[in-house]
Amino acid sequence: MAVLKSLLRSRGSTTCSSLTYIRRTLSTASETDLKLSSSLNHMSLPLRKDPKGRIVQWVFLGCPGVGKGTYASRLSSLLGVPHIATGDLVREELSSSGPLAPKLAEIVNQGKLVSDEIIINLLSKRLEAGEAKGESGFILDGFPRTIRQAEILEGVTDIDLVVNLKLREDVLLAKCIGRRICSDCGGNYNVACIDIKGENGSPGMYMAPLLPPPHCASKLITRSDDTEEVVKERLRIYNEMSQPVEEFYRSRGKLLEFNLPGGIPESWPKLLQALNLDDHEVKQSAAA
Ligand SMILES: Nc1ncnc2c1ncn2[C@@H]1O[C@H](COP(=O)(O)OP(=O)(O)O)[C@@H](O)[C@H]1O
Repeated sequence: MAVLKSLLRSRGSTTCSSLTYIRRTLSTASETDLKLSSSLNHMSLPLRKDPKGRIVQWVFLGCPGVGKGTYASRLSSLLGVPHIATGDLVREELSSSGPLAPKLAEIVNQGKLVSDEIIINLLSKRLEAGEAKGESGFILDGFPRTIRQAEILEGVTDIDLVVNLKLREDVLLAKCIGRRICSDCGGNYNVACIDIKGENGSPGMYMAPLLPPPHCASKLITRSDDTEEVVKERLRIYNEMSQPVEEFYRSRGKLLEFNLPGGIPESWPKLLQALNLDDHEVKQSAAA
């Protein structure tokens, strides 16, 4: 009953009735899932709407290296909502040298997924900290990655929109291997230059490298899971565990598919167009 009460509290300001919610939650959740759902009860953060009146509780899906972090973070600045990347939460926990760190390092460096329990715990703590700071809305990146995570999330809040970013697999691999981080400022860069010629009617693709400014150039590091072998394993696991999540949201009419046409200069305006957002209009609404 305590779990149910906390689930009911966790609904907060979302839209469907409590009865529908209880029925839906009970029909999809096991006892463990109920416990996990109740640990996510901070999903009832205050609502944040975009200029089209849509609630910004969005999810970014896509393979490793597709650019979820880049585009989710740009949108989060534009819309004034937090960008919450579970991969970042895992890396923070790893570098904290807390009790979970050795276990997490082993899992991440093999390209495997961390358990749903650990991920939901980390996400729950992040949402709680956000709530304390008065955050509203969110763009989730890297969560949910399994059907179970998607069902638990669906049980605690209404996700308004799921953006599924897509790129061909050879480009994903090159982009992961070319990824660099500045060990000083944390800036993200990419040394890969993607230049694919169009052939047999299929369009070519150009993505310029994203090079660091001179003061970061000597401080670049590579993520330990961005080696060719581990990236291939992450792609395999994505296809097995996370691709079904695309179908989960497709069948609920929430999925927006977006094939990246190239690098940021080409893709960003087209993504805004696909989201029916206009840079200027968003800035005006944020200033109002
Ligand atoms: N939702 C999740 N469920 C399970 N493991 C996760 C999740 N999010 C992140 N991780 C772990 O953190 C690692 C890094 O995640 P992320 O930065 O999102 O990588 P990627 O570039 O593969 O999308 C993953 O390989 C996985 O081990």
